[in-house]
Amino acid sequence: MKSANIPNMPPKIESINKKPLYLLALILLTTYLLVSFVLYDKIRQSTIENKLNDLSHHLLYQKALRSYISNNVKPVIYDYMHQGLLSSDYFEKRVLSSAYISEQVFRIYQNLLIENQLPEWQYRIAASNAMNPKNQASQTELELIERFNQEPNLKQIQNIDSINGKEALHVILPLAKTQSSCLYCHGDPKQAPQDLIEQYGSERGFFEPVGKIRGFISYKIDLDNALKTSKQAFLTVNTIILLTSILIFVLVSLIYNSEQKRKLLNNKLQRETHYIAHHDFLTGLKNRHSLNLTLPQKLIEYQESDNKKAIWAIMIDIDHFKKINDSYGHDIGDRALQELGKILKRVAKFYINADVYRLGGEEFLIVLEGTEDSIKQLYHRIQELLDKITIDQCEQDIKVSAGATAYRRQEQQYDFLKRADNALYSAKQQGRNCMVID
Ligand SMILES: Nc1nc2c(ncn2[C@@H]2O[C@H](COP(=O)(O)OP(=O)(O)OP(=O)(O)O)[C@@H](O)[C@H]2O)c(=O)[nH]1
Repeated sequence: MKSANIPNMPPKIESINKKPLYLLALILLTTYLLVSFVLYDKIRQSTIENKLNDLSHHLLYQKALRSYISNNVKPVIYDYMHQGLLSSDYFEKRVLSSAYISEQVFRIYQNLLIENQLPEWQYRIAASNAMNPKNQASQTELELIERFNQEPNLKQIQNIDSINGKEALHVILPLAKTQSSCLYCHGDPKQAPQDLIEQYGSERGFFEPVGKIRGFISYKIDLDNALKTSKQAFLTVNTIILLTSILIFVLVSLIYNSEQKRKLLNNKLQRETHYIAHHDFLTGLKNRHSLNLTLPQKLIEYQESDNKKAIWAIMIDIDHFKKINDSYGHDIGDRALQELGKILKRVAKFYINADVYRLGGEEFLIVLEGTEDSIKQLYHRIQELLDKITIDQCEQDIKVSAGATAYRRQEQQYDFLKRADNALYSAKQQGRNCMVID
């Protein structure tokens, strides 16, 4: 059994719980970072796709041009050769070499880009057995050509590289497989046009196997400038998202903090109201309402326990208190009540499960566990302490009468307290400043 706790006291809210705000900040920050990351990636991807589109268009123009040469220029030249208007050894790279034509078209295109102040592209053609030594593939390029041969479905390789230290998209496209018609110039040098041999010699570019990929062309396309524009768009959108997130956080924090402050104040008021309802304002002791709430439970617990010690009710009342009021005023009377309250609390604290109440006026009650001897000691201790106190402007000694009784199992609370009250009445009858034990 414990000293009585008043029920339904709202738990104290110590301070504003900031955890939901930290959580919100974390969610907003994570969302912001995630959105930024996804947005940047999308913008970058779309820039790369735009550049790939530009390249597709360029390649289509190239293809159209080569197609025109194959279908319109070459037949005329072969016809001239057939008619004997041109030698059968005639070879002019400007009209007959696809590699040369592609490169020249690209050079013109590159010059146009520069003239128009557009970002520069770079072009390279590489072959495993190049006729022109500057087009001979390096070791790394040879490995790429081998890879295109090994993986027939690989239509292009792309990666991020650089042009003059600036970020560039690097796209590598395999040449078409060597066909038998290509062997006119790339087969046996003895059967190749004499002009071709004179221009390139008979060492390189011959005996090409049909069906193999001989090389690739690669383009480096400026990304840096295109990304600069995209990055600016990204930064604008990103700043808007960041500012919106901060605004949301500030607004939610303001609403949340004011709501929490309202809760804190409400909790304080509830606790104060609860305290006032259950305590005596003057002495701070528990009041009669509190007694009625807690004593029944205490008595039930006592009856259910096998506690050997008795529960005692000790009614205490100041003797001739009216005189103090009448002689020295109510303020002095109040001081006397407060001093007695302090003494009762101080003394009761040495007893098991002791509770001190002010029931009204100058009537006090102590409920505690103990023996008859301990109750007598308690009363004497109260008398001793009262003898020691002095209250300014009060010449009357503060004396108290007391009536004590032990709880009888199965007894009603009313009867228990009534007997204590009767004992107090007897003490008053016996001349006061004494305790009667029932
Ligand atoms: N100062 C003050 N006086 C109070 C308070 N409550 C009750 N009283 C006074 O307490 C006095 C009680 O007087 P009585 O019931 O006649 O008791 P008494 O004068 O102590 O006489 P006995 O109990 O027979 O010794 C009255 O004068 C009440 O006005 C209070 O809160 N403060």
